[in-house]
Amino acid sequence: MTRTGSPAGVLSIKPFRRLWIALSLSSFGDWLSILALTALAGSLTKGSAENYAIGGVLVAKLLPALIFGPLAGAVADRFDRRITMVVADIMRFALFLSIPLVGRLDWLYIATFLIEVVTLFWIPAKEATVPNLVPKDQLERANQISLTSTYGSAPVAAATFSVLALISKVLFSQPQQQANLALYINAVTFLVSAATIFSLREIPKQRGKVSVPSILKQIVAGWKFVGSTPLVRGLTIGILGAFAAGGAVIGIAKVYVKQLGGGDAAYGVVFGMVFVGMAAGMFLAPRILQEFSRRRLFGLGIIGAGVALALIGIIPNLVIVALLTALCGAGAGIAWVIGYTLIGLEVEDSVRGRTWAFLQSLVRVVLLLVVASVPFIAGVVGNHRLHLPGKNIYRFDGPNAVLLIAAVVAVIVGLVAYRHMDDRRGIPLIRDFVAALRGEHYTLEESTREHGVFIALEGGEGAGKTTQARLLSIWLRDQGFDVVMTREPGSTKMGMRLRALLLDKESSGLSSRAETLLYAADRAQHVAEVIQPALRRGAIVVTDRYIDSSLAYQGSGRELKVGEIAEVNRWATNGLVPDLTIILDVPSDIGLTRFASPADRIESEPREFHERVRRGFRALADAEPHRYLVIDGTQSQPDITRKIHDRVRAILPDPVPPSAEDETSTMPAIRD
Ligand SMILES: Nc1ncnc2c1ncn2[C@@H]1O[C@H](COP(=O)(O)OP(=O)(O)O)[C@@H](O)[C@H]1O
Ligand SMILES: Cc1cn([C@H]2C[C@H](O)[C@@H](COP(=O)(O)OP(=O)(O)O)O2)c(=O)[nH]c1=O
Repeated sequence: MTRTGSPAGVLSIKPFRRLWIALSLSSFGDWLSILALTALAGSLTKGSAENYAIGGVLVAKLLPALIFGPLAGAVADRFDRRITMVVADIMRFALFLSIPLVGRLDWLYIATFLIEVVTLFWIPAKEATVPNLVPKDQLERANQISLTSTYGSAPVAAATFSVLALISKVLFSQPQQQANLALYINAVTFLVSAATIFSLREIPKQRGKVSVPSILKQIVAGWKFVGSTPLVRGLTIGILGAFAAGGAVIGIAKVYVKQLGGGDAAYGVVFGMVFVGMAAGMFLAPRILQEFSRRRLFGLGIIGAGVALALIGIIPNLVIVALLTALCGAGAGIAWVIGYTLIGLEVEDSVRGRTWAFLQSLVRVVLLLVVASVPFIAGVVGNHRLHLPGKNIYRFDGPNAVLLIAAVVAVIVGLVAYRHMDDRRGIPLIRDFVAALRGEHYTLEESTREHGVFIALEGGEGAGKTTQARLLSIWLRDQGFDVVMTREPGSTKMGMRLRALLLDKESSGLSSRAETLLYAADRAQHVAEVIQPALRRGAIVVTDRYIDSSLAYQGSGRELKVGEIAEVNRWATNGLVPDLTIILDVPSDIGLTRFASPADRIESEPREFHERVRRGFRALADAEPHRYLVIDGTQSQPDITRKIHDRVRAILPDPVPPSAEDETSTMPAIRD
């Protein structure tokens, strides 16, 4: 789906980087505060009241979402998001500071409650802002990074808390003061976050308050919206189900680990495996399954997590359980990152804040209900012993039942989400999946593609593409291959007319989008009439320019969104992607001076345009190195040719078909 940059590449977008710093600080503060507040609440009470005191903190944290969740989203959509975030951070700073200063349990609850209220306004404002700072095709990467810092900061906060506890143990004698130190530090993280966001002037101002309906109406519209769009409905069901299952696991994990004979350390490992799995799922799956439908993957991730959960509940072995936990986390991580991304991509800017707030409040309700009911369910089920043959005893207790119920919920919810969201109906899942694992985009057409090889030459003006395409074709023909050499635009009858339109300097008023579509139209005809038939009969197709030219020229050059152009072209070409793309990389001032003929419409664009195009090509190659060969085009022509031969040789099929071998029943003739 995306083709640009490594995850860290998104961080080169300065406004996003700043927002990410603010987000990481806030998440770190959030986790630290859970530990510090529960510890402080515990130390402010005595004996068995302690459990209730800790429970009280959790309730104070969850409750605001029930009351203010939707309201917060409407505010994020309506007011200046930057100001909302800055004000929220300053308030959180003041509130956190007040907790240790006041030092009373009742104020701790009130302040915690207020902090959560404020956080509710902060989160949707931030979620709705990210898609405004990051180009669409990099949104998935941006979300991977945001999620990693949201959850990755948990272990960091836990470690920090332990260190702080140690330090303050030396400095202070009272346990209260130990938690206080964490709270002071926590307060400061929010102040820094406020300053960072304040400097972020790139966050667009909201469109004023002129014709905006009342907040209540906006909320109602937001809820209606969620119910009426199959995509968001699928996402909502999926996310809620995943959280219900996750909540059940959180509620029961400690007891279950104990039942399996593990102590606190084992519990720590199992807990850690969830994060390891989540991180792996979030980063690896979108990379490995680059060509796979994100909407399908969302449901599959949840189903996968459910299956892992069922196995966890059945197999009474700590090591296996720990490994399965990572698997379960991976499924959840996949679903999470895709859910985030899809909402960012497909939900309109004007209602995104509300969609988030809606989800966020529902998630909390679900968590609250599940965490509360889990001990109850476990108690009702009780303990059972199954006598297996050979004196073996299988234990089936409350925790097993809870895990199995959670697994069933996850699988059902995953199936429902899959059915609601499937964007490739009619395409068999297994084949689609296997093709994606191989890095191919499966289409029904493509399954009839024979053993042909598809090679594209790309690069800026005068890079030497035509020269090298010709030499490559001659070399391949000499080895006995059926070679079709072609180029874009203008390799079909229809295409020649489009080419004339596109390159004629008279077409000066052509809009960038129209230009993109004309190139795509030429390409569609090219694939249908020339490339696809040649590949089907097993030929090697060498094309001088293909999709990447549109991504670089119309995307990077004309500054349209590369991801959108990729979508248009995927459709136009029925998903046909070259086996190898060779990019001849030449500085634009060298390439442009290699010409004898007068410049055409695109060649006469300014130098900066051609430099953007050059960078665009290189970014495409960086994103999928296995499909690209980038060559410095300023080298001598024979040097370039040699490098191309070396790489192409590796992907060539056997030039003599197996049937020929049968006929002669000898070794295949070696032709060179
Ligand atoms: N490696 C090279 N070094 C110098 N000149 C080259 C090289 N390759 C090609 N040329 C010359 O540059 C000009 C443009 O080459 P061409 O293959 O038509 O580029 P493109 O198709 O990329 O526009 C031609 O005159 C060609 O002879
Ligand atoms: C295929 C394609 C070409 N172009 C531009 C690049 C070139 O300037 C022009 C194609 O002209 P052409 O003469 O074929 O260029 P070259 O000799 O450099 O290969 O069209 C796009 O902008 N988008 C596209 O998708």
